[in-house]
Formats: sequence, structure tokens, C-alpha cells
Amino acid sequence: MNILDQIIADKQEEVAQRKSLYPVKLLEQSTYFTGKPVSLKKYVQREDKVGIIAEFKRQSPSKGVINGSADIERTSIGYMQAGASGLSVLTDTKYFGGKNEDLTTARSYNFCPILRKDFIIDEYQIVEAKSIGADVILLIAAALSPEDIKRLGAFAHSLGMEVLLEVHNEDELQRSINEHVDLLGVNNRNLQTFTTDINTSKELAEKIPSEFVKVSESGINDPEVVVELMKYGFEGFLIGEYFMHKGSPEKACREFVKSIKALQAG
Ligand SMILES: O=P(O)(O)OC[C@@H](O)[C@@H](O)c1c[nH]c2ccccc12
Repeated sequence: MNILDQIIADKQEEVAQRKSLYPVKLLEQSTYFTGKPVSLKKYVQREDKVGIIAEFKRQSPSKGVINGSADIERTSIGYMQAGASGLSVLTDTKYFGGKNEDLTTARSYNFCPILRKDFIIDEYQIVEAKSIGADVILLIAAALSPEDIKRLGAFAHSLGMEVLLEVHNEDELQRSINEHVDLLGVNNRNLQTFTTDINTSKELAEKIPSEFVKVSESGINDPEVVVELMKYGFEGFLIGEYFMHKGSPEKACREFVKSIKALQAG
């Protein structure tokens, strides 16, 4: 079984358990549930920003522990002060060492779009995403049928949230896009081999219909790469490990944003 199948199998069990522990009625009582989501689409397109979606990721199946001591309050505030356009917070515990409380903490200290980074397979998780303060959900084409993607996307929209659809190749792109997708993320990481290749983004760029905001995900560790991807029409850049593996992720983010701006100024 590949890693994604394994994660999804575990997720099915986890969701079934959470459903009985925290019924939807309870989630809907959260003060965040009634709040109006912040648009990631708009934020990555802001003229005064460079489109970095800064991720809080303690560990991953490919790298093991990336940063065991980073603090979500400090890092999330620092990322936004560094000029990030939005935040991505891993909430999967088993494989990524995250938790829902991380997202809620990030929410309570920041007014910005926050992506719930998890493996969404069920409407329940979308209600949960909203109740913990997320604005955007991730749907992974490799893990879902086109019908599921459409149904879950429509449900997220009905709650006012945005949808980031993640694809890794043209086949996934063609079969998965629908009107309930707002942002199209190209994952540069091959989930079978864990290798990352920026060319994945470059090759898929022209195949993505222009109504979707393009986001390049994974393996980005060089400001020059961001500037190059901008030429291919990418407006969002999802970066985790490059920031998180440093003692101060927020400082790494600040320097990264600065370098992009310097390159743009020529
Ligand atoms: O840490 P990186 O290489 O900068 O990548 C960030 C992000 O793209 C990656 O964490 C990611 C992309 N898609 C995912 C799906 C689930 C969990 C994690 C991910």
C-alpha cells in the first residue's frame, strides 16, 4: 500500500471516531463557525504581497521530524509579519504531528486566510475545519473521486469556505476540476517517491484554466524559483519545510520574502 492509501485508511477510522466524540451539533456551537471566512484567493493576489502561503509543519512521512520545538503562536504571527499572504496549518496528528488546536491558536492571533491542511474525505471534516477557524480546505485529487471532489467542494462553498484542489499530473487535473474549486495547487512532490520537481508546476501551468488561481506546492526553497514560477502564472507558493527546518521559521520567511522583492525590483 502506498503512503497516501495508508493515510486515507487511517483517516477513515479517525473521522468515524471523531464523529461520535464531537457530533456536528457541537462543532456548530463554536464561535468560529459563524464567522465569515477570509479569502485566500484575494490575499495571494494582493499587489503588496508576493503570494507565500507559509506552512506550519512539525514532521512529515518523508522527512520525519522537521521541527520539534516550533511554537504555533510565535511562528504564525511571525510568518504574517514577515509578509506571508496566508497560513497553512497541518492538523493531521499521526503523520504530520499537527492538531486542531494549532489551527485555532493561529486563528486567534491572526486575521488572514488559513488553510486547513489535512486529508479531507468527509463533509464532517469541513464542518470541523470551519469550527476550528479555517477559511480554506484542501482536496487532494489523488485521494478522491471526481464526484467526491465536486460534492465536498460544493459543501465547503455552502459554508462560505474556499477550496484548494491539489493535483500532481495532467490526468488528475483534467478529471478533477469543477466549478467548486477556487485555487488549483500543483504538488511538486511525487507521493510515491517523495522526490520534488519544480518542473511539475511549469509543465501543468498552461493546462490550468485561467479562472483558477494557481498555487505551486512543495519543494520550494529558492526565491529565484518563485520569481520564475510567477512567469508561468503562479500566484501562490506553499512553503513548509524550507522555513520549518530552520531554528526560526519566521525569520527564514522574512528573508525569503525580502529576497523575492529584491529580485522583482531588479
Ligand atoms: O514542505 P514543503 O516541501 O515546502 O511542502 C509544503 C506543502 O506543499 C506540503 O506539506 C504538502 C502538499 N500537499 C500536502 C498534502 C498533505 C500534507 C502535506 C502536503
